[in-house]
Amino acid sequence: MHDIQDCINRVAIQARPLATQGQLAGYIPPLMRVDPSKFGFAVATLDGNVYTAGDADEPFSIQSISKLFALVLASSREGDSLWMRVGRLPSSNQFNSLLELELESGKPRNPFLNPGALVVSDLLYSRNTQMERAVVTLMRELSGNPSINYDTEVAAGEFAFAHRNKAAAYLMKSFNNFNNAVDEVVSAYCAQCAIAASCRDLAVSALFLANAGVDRDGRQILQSRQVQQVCALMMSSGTYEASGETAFSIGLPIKSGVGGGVLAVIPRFGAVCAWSPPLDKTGTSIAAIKAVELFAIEMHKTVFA
Ligand SMILES: NC(=O)CC[C@H](N)C(=O)O
Repeated sequence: MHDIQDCINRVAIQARPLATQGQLAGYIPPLMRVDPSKFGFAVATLDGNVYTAGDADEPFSIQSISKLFALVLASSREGDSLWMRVGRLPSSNQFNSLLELELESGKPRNPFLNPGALVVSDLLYSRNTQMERAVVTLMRELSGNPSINYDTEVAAGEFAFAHRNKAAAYLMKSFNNFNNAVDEVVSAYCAQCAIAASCRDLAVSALFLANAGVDRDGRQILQSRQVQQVCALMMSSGTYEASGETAFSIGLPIKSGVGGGVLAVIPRFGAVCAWSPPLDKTGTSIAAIKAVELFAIEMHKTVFA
Protein backbone atom coordinates (compact mmCIF):
# COMPACT_ATOMS: atom_id res chain seq x y z
CA MET A 1 0.00 0.00 0.00
CA HIS A 2 3.01 2.26 -0.43
CA ASP A 3 1.27 3.93 -3.37
CA ILE A 4 -1.12 5.76 -1.01
CA GLN A 5 1.80 7.32 0.89
CA ASP A 6 3.62 8.23 -2.37
CA CYS A 7 0.40 9.77 -3.70
CA ILE A 8 -0.28 11.97 -0.68
CA ASN A 9 3.36 13.13 -0.60
CA ARG A 10 2.98 14.27 -4.23
CA VAL A 11 -0.45 15.79 -3.59
CA ALA A 12 0.87 17.79 -0.62
CA ILE A 13 3.67 19.27 -2.73
CA GLN A 14 1.26 20.26 -5.51
CA ALA A 15 -1.65 21.59 -3.42
CA ARG A 16 0.11 23.39 -0.57
CA PRO A 17 1.30 26.45 -2.59
CA LEU A 18 -2.31 27.28 -3.59
CA ALA A 19 -2.95 28.49 -0.03
CA THR A 20 -1.48 31.90 -0.89
CA GLN A 21 -4.58 32.58 -3.05
CA GLY A 22 -7.05 32.43 -0.13
CA GLN A 23 -8.18 34.42 2.91
CA LEU A 24 -8.60 33.42 6.56
CA ALA A 25 -12.10 33.41 8.13
CA GLY A 26 -12.03 36.98 9.45
CA TYR A 27 -15.46 36.94 11.07
CA ILE A 28 -14.24 34.54 13.78
CA PRO A 29 -11.40 36.62 15.34
CA PRO A 30 -9.30 33.80 16.89
CA LEU A 31 -9.11 32.08 13.47
CA MET A 32 -7.21 35.11 12.12
CA ARG A 33 -4.26 34.11 14.32
CA VAL A 34 -3.82 30.68 12.68
CA ASP A 35 -0.64 30.21 10.62
CA PRO A 36 -1.90 30.30 6.99
CA SER A 37 0.98 28.12 5.77
CA LYS A 38 -0.17 25.07 7.76
CA PHE A 39 -1.05 22.06 5.61
CA GLY A 40 -2.12 18.59 6.66
CA PHE A 41 -3.39 15.52 4.85
CA ALA A 42 -4.55 12.17 6.21
CA VAL A 43 -6.02 9.08 4.61
CA ALA A 44 -7.64 6.46 6.88
CA THR A 45 -8.46 3.15 5.23
CA LEU A 46 -10.94 0.48 6.31
CA ASP A 47 -8.10 -2.01 6.85
CA GLY A 48 -7.03 0.13 9.84
CA ASN A 49 -4.12 2.06 8.31
CA VAL A 50 -3.63 5.84 8.43
CA TYR A 51 -1.31 7.62 5.99
CA THR A 52 -0.33 11.23 6.68
CA ALA A 53 1.57 14.19 5.28
CA GLY A 54 2.47 17.61 6.71
CA ASP A 55 0.61 18.89 9.78
CA ALA A 56 -1.87 15.99 9.83
CA ASP A 57 -1.62 15.57 13.60
CA GLU A 58 -2.14 19.21 14.51
CA PRO A 59 -5.64 20.03 15.84
CA PHE A 60 -7.47 22.82 13.97
CA SER A 61 -10.90 24.42 14.28
CA ILE A 62 -13.25 22.03 12.48
CA GLN A 63 -16.12 24.58 12.25
CA SER A 64 -18.79 23.32 9.83
CA ILE A 65 -17.31 19.82 9.67
CA SER A 66 -18.90 19.53 13.14
CA LYS A 67 -22.30 19.87 11.42
CA LEU A 68 -21.70 16.41 9.96
CA PHE A 69 -21.23 14.80 13.38
CA ALA A 70 -24.17 16.77 14.87
CA LEU A 71 -26.31 15.50 11.96
CA VAL A 72 -25.17 11.93 12.63
CA LEU A 73 -26.30 12.27 16.26
CA ALA A 74 -29.62 13.86 15.29
CA SER A 75 -30.24 11.30 12.56
CA SER A 76 -29.61 8.38 14.92
CA ARG A 77 -31.73 9.90 17.73
CA GLU A 78 -34.62 11.50 15.86
CA GLY A 79 -34.94 9.20 12.84
CA ASP A 80 -37.10 10.46 9.97
CA SER A 81 -38.91 13.08 12.10
CA LEU A 82 -35.76 15.21 11.70
CA TRP A 83 -36.87 15.96 8.14
CA MET A 84 -40.03 17.72 9.33
CA ARG A 85 -37.76 20.51 10.63
CA VAL A 86 -35.01 20.69 7.97
CA GLY A 87 -34.97 19.90 4.24
CA ARG A 88 -32.68 18.01 1.88
CA LEU A 89 -32.37 20.52 -0.94
CA PRO A 90 -29.18 22.17 -2.17
CA SER A 91 -28.93 25.95 -2.11
CA SER A 92 -27.10 28.41 -4.32
CA ASN A 93 -26.83 30.89 -1.44
CA GLN A 94 -24.00 31.27 1.06
CA PHE A 95 -23.96 29.13 4.20
CA ASN A 96 -25.09 32.00 6.43
CA SER A 97 -27.75 33.44 4.11
CA LEU A 98 -31.26 34.19 5.43
CA LEU A 99 -32.86 34.83 2.03
CA GLU A 100 -34.51 31.45 1.44
CA LEU A 101 -35.35 31.02 5.11
CA GLU A 102 -37.91 33.86 4.98
CA LEU A 103 -39.31 32.78 1.61
CA GLU A 104 -39.58 29.14 2.67
CA SER A 105 -41.40 29.69 5.99
CA GLY A 106 -38.48 29.08 8.33
CA LYS A 107 -37.61 25.55 7.15
CA PRO A 108 -33.91 25.56 6.19
CA ARG A 109 -33.03 23.84 2.94
CA ASN A 110 -30.49 21.43 4.42
CA PRO A 111 -28.64 20.63 7.67
CA PHE A 112 -25.30 22.03 6.47
CA LEU A 113 -26.44 25.62 5.93
CA ASN A 114 -26.11 27.54 9.21
CA PRO A 115 -29.91 27.77 9.75
CA GLY A 116 -30.21 24.01 9.15
CA ALA A 117 -27.34 23.25 11.52
CA LEU A 118 -28.96 25.53 14.12
CA VAL A 119 -32.20 23.48 13.88
CA VAL A 120 -30.13 20.31 14.38
CA SER A 121 -28.46 21.92 17.42
CA ASP A 122 -31.90 22.97 18.74
CA LEU A 123 -33.13 19.35 18.41
CA LEU A 124 -30.04 18.00 20.19
CA TYR A 125 -30.33 20.71 22.86
CA SER A 126 -33.92 19.65 23.64
CA ARG A 127 -32.55 16.25 24.69
CA ASN A 128 -29.30 17.48 26.24
CA THR A 129 -28.52 21.10 27.16
CA GLN A 130 -24.83 20.20 26.81
CA MET A 131 -25.27 19.09 23.21
CA GLU A 132 -21.80 20.31 22.25
CA ARG A 133 -20.41 17.76 24.73
CA ALA A 134 -22.43 15.02 23.04
CA VAL A 135 -20.77 15.89 19.71
CA VAL A 136 -17.33 15.90 21.40
CA THR A 137 -18.06 12.50 22.97
CA LEU A 138 -19.13 11.02 19.62
CA MET A 139 -15.95 12.28 17.96
CA ARG A 140 -13.76 10.94 20.79
CA GLU A 141 -15.36 7.52 20.41
CA LEU A 142 -15.15 7.46 16.63
CA SER A 143 -11.55 8.71 16.46
CA GLY A 144 -10.24 6.87 19.52
CA ASN A 145 -8.68 10.17 20.62
CA PRO A 146 -9.95 11.10 24.13
CA SER A 147 -8.24 14.51 24.04
CA ILE A 148 -10.58 15.99 21.38
CA ASN A 149 -12.35 19.03 22.84
CA TYR A 150 -13.69 22.41 21.84
CA ASP A 151 -11.64 25.60 22.09
CA THR A 152 -13.40 27.97 24.50
CA GLU A 153 -11.64 31.04 23.03
CA VAL A 154 -12.80 30.23 19.47
CA ALA A 155 -16.33 29.53 20.77
CA ALA A 156 -16.49 32.86 22.67
CA GLY A 157 -14.91 34.72 19.73
CA GLU A 158 -17.59 33.46 17.35
CA PHE A 159 -20.48 33.95 19.81
CA ALA A 160 -19.55 37.62 20.27
CA PHE A 161 -20.20 38.20 16.55
CA ALA A 162 -22.95 35.61 16.00
CA HIS A 163 -25.57 38.22 15.05
CA ARG A 164 -26.52 36.49 11.81
CA ASN A 165 -26.84 33.04 13.40
CA LYS A 166 -29.00 34.54 16.16
CA ALA A 167 -31.09 36.32 13.52
CA ALA A 168 -31.59 32.98 11.72
CA ALA A 169 -32.67 31.34 14.99
CA TYR A 170 -35.13 34.15 15.81
CA LEU A 171 -36.55 34.03 12.28
CA MET A 172 -37.08 30.27 12.64
CA LYS A 173 -38.66 30.85 16.08
CA SER A 174 -41.16 33.20 14.44
CA PHE A 175 -42.16 30.25 12.20
CA ASN A 176 -42.32 27.84 15.19
CA ASN A 177 -39.25 25.97 13.98
CA PHE A 178 -36.97 26.71 16.95
CA ASN A 179 -37.89 25.50 20.44
CA ASN A 180 -35.19 26.60 22.89
CA ALA A 181 -33.68 29.94 23.98
CA VAL A 182 -31.78 31.44 21.04
CA ASP A 183 -28.70 32.59 23.01
CA GLU A 184 -28.30 29.21 24.68
CA VAL A 185 -28.53 27.16 21.50
CA VAL A 186 -26.35 29.55 19.46
CA SER A 187 -23.76 29.43 22.24
CA ALA A 188 -23.81 25.60 22.18
CA TYR A 189 -23.62 25.69 18.36
CA CYS A 190 -20.55 28.00 18.49
CA ALA A 191 -18.89 25.58 20.95
CA GLN A 192 -19.69 22.64 18.65
CA CYS A 193 -18.14 24.51 15.70
CA ALA A 194 -15.08 25.32 17.87
CA ILE A 195 -14.18 21.63 18.29
CA ALA A 196 -10.48 21.19 17.51
CA ALA A 197 -9.39 17.97 15.81
CA SER A 198 -6.60 16.91 13.46
CA CYS A 199 -6.79 15.55 9.90
CA ARG A 200 -6.02 12.11 11.36
CA ASP A 201 -8.84 12.41 13.94
CA LEU A 202 -11.36 13.49 11.30
CA ALA A 203 -10.41 10.88 8.70
CA VAL A 204 -10.62 8.08 11.30
CA SER A 205 -13.90 9.49 12.70
CA ALA A 206 -15.53 9.37 9.26
CA LEU A 207 -14.58 5.74 8.53
CA PHE A 208 -18.02 4.42 9.57
CA LEU A 209 -19.55 6.44 6.71
CA ALA A 210 -17.39 4.44 4.28
CA ASN A 211 -18.43 1.19 5.98
CA ALA A 212 -22.26 1.11 5.89
CA GLY A 213 -22.47 2.82 9.30
CA VAL A 214 -20.22 0.41 11.25
CA ASP A 215 -17.27 1.98 13.11
CA ARG A 216 -13.79 0.58 13.89
CA ASP A 217 -15.12 -1.16 17.00
CA GLY A 218 -17.96 -2.84 15.13
CA ARG A 219 -20.63 -0.48 16.50
CA GLN A 220 -23.52 0.40 14.18
CA ILE A 221 -23.42 4.23 14.39
CA LEU A 222 -26.05 4.74 11.68
CA GLN A 223 -28.21 2.39 9.63
CA SER A 224 -26.91 1.96 6.07
CA ARG A 225 -29.94 3.87 4.77
CA GLN A 226 -29.04 6.82 7.03
CA VAL A 227 -25.43 6.67 5.79
CA GLN A 228 -26.74 6.99 2.25
CA GLN A 229 -28.84 10.01 3.28
CA VAL A 230 -25.97 11.76 5.10
CA CYS A 231 -23.51 11.08 2.26
CA ALA A 232 -26.04 12.30 -0.34
CA LEU A 233 -26.37 15.55 1.64
CA MET A 234 -22.57 15.87 1.77
CA MET A 235 -22.44 15.47 -2.01
CA SER A 236 -25.30 17.90 -2.73
CA SER A 237 -24.66 20.50 0.02
CA GLY A 238 -21.40 19.79 1.89
CA THR A 239 -19.52 22.61 0.18
CA TYR A 240 -22.60 24.89 -0.01
CA GLU A 241 -23.05 26.77 -3.28
CA ALA A 242 -19.90 25.10 -4.66
CA SER A 243 -21.35 21.61 -4.14
CA GLY A 244 -22.33 21.07 -7.78
CA GLU A 245 -18.85 22.08 -8.87
CA THR A 246 -17.31 19.83 -6.19
CA ALA A 247 -19.42 16.83 -7.29
CA PHE A 248 -18.44 17.52 -10.91
CA SER A 249 -14.71 17.75 -10.24
CA ILE A 250 -14.35 15.16 -7.42
CA GLY A 251 -17.52 13.07 -7.13
CA LEU A 252 -17.28 12.21 -3.43
CA PRO A 253 -19.34 13.09 -0.33
CA ILE A 254 -17.41 16.05 1.16
CA LYS A 255 -17.85 18.44 4.08
CA SER A 256 -15.83 21.64 4.43
CA GLY A 257 -15.43 24.12 7.29
CA VAL A 258 -14.16 27.70 7.56
CA GLY A 259 -11.26 26.48 9.72
CA GLY A 260 -9.82 25.19 6.42
CA GLY A 261 -10.66 21.50 6.80
CA VAL A 262 -12.09 19.34 4.01
CA LEU A 263 -13.32 15.83 4.87
CA ALA A 264 -14.21 13.31 2.15
CA VAL A 265 -15.76 9.85 2.38
CA ILE A 266 -14.69 7.15 -0.08
CA PRO A 267 -17.28 4.37 0.24
CA ARG A 268 -15.81 0.88 0.93
CA PHE A 269 -12.29 2.36 0.98
CA GLY A 270 -11.89 4.95 3.76
CA ALA A 271 -11.89 8.68 4.46
CA VAL A 272 -9.58 11.55 3.60
CA CYS A 273 -9.06 14.86 5.40
CA ALA A 274 -7.01 17.83 4.21
CA TRP A 275 -6.39 21.09 6.09
CA SER A 276 -5.08 24.46 4.92
CA PRO A 277 -6.56 27.61 6.52
CA PRO A 278 -6.93 30.09 3.59
CA LEU A 279 -10.41 29.97 2.02
CA ASP A 280 -12.13 30.81 -1.25
CA LYS A 281 -15.27 33.00 -1.47
CA THR A 282 -17.56 30.06 -0.61
CA GLY A 283 -15.69 29.35 2.67
CA THR A 284 -13.85 26.26 1.42
CA SER A 285 -10.09 25.85 1.73
CA ILE A 286 -8.43 26.32 -1.65
CA ALA A 287 -5.44 24.05 -1.05
CA ALA A 288 -7.38 21.41 0.92
CA ILE A 289 -10.11 20.89 -1.67
CA LYS A 290 -7.46 20.73 -4.41
CA ALA A 291 -5.49 18.16 -2.39
CA VAL A 292 -8.60 15.97 -2.07
CA GLU A 293 -9.29 16.35 -5.79
CA LEU A 294 -5.72 15.42 -6.79
CA PHE A 295 -5.79 12.39 -4.48
CA ALA A 296 -9.19 11.22 -5.77
CA ILE A 297 -8.12 11.53 -9.40
CA GLU A 298 -4.74 9.87 -8.97
CA MET A 299 -6.20 6.98 -6.90
CA HIS A 300 -9.32 6.68 -9.13
CA LYS A 301 -11.60 7.23 -6.14
CA THR A 302 -15.10 8.52 -6.94
CA VAL A 303 -18.56 7.13 -6.16
CA PHE A 304 -19.21 7.10 -9.92
CA ALA A 305 -16.41 4.70 -10.87
N1 LIG B 1 -18.94 27.19 6.96
C1 LIG B 1 -18.58 27.19 8.23
O1 LIG B 1 -17.63 26.52 8.63
C2 LIG B 1 -19.35 28.13 9.12
C3 LIG B 1 -19.28 27.74 10.59
C4 LIG B 1 -19.31 28.92 11.51
N2 LIG B 1 -19.22 28.46 12.87
C5 LIG B 1 -20.56 29.77 11.32
O2 LIG B 1 -21.54 29.55 11.96
O3 LIG B 1 -20.59 30.69 10.55
